[in-house]
Amino acid sequence: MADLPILEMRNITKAFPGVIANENISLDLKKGEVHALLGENGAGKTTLMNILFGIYKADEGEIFMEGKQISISSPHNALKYGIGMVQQHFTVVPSFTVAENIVLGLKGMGFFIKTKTVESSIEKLGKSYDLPVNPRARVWTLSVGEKQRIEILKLLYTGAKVIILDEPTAVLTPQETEILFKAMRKLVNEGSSVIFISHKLDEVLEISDRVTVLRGGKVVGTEVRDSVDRRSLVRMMVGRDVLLDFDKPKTEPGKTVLQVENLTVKNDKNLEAVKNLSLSIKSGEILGIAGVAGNGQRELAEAIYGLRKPVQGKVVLNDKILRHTDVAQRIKGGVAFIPQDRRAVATCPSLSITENVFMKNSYSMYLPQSPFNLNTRAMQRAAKELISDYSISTPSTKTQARFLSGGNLQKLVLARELSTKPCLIIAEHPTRGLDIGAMEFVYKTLLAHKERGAAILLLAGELYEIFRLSDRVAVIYEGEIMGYTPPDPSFTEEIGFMMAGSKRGEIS
Ligand SMILES: Nc1ncnc2c1ncn2[C@@H]1O[C@H](COP(=O)(O)OP(=O)(O)OP(=O)(O)O)[C@@H](O)[C@H]1O
Repeated sequence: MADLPILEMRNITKAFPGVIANENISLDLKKGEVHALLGENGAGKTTLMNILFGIYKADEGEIFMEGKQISISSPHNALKYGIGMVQQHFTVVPSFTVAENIVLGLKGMGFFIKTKTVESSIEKLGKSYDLPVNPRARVWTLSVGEKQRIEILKLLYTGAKVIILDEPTAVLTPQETEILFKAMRKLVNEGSSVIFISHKLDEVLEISDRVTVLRGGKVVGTEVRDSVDRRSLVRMMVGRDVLLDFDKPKTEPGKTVLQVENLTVKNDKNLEAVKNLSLSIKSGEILGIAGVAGNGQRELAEAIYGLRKPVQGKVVLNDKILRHTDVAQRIKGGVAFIPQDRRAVATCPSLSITENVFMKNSYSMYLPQSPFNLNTRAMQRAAKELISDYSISTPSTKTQARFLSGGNLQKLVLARELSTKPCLIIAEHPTRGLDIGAMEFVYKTLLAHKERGAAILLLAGELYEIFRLSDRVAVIYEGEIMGYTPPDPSFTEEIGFMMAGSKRGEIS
């Protein structure tokens, strides 16, 4: 790893109405390094990278590429300098093929693309970086990990030397993460440089050469990998120790709240994603569903919440059979839902924080005199309380949800769903994208709801999260439950076998 910085950002400042997202930030990137960018939700990581990729213009500060000052006016312009970014939300076109997506918008392609030549060079490029793709596949048929691969290959195809990955592993399975890390190692060994944003400290420690920590829009410090550990990074980020190690409250499960009977649900490709599945959860109990992403978890959650019509089966809430696709009935019945897609399913990006918080509520409590007059003041007061309880970093209750950072948007969803007193909580990846302090808060909140008597269905990608929170663990594979285990790490290997399709007898 040579010492010459390939890229330098000097004294970058960027303000949005009511918030200084970046304050006098300096960051340098060496040739052939993975440089991690860490920080709490809203610390300013994405903003800084959006400036580097030409999405935003800094109010102050300079950028140097190999010693020369450059001015980046757009993502297209950034790519010309060899700077590319894979954002948290992919920009691929689902109905196009992989090859079409990769060459889309590239200059010099003209109207007549030499399809065969492009396809074969993409295939070769993929193989050479251990990122195999089928260039002829339509993007909508691909997994999230494969879509991300296309975004990375697109950058490599354009010759990017500085690659920014904004929380790339948040949506990946452990296997896909391994594939990505292998490709990252190959990239840096061949002289590229990677800026890696992640909240997962173990990953940061595994893959990075250096780490820069931001807090409240400022740099706390830049350290080489070997001089830091999990604890020191947490202290730099949060300013205190976060242990994520607390006892589960001991509750005696009460009466059955949710009963799912012989549910079969199809996915968007019209294939059976959930097959004849039955489960039940009692009051005061957390059932954790472990499984590799894409094994029917999403379809199961959506069918229980009424967003997806099952082909067969019953969903029973507190002894009452629910009508399929009747979400209003679930809301009235006290069901909370934290979906995995916080931008497209969980929130309305162009509505304010207040409106997003109250969109599921009965507005009646905020109607003072006439049904046409919402008591917006009372709503804003209540929204303010939630912003403070859930530490949502935002300038105001009137800010549109789309301006929140990824983690803060997730906190907004949690605030809305958990602040009522739901009898059933369906939580899909509730801590995805959250910083470690926020994660601690969510764990404690979910456990408090369990103690209060809520039944909780937890669908999480990380086993440690399932072990910490659940009372029972069910393992799902291809839409079927392979077996149950107690929430104990000593069952990890057995769970691994079940996640790969082996069955086990129910033991709890
Ligand atoms: N376009 C925008 N308009 C207004 N405010 C914005 C905009 N983009 C970001 N912000 C604000 O700037 C601050 C920093 O946000 P940023 O997205 O950079 O944080 P982050 O460190 O990436 O957080 P996370 O880990 O949650 O993704 C936040 O308070 C956010 O609300």
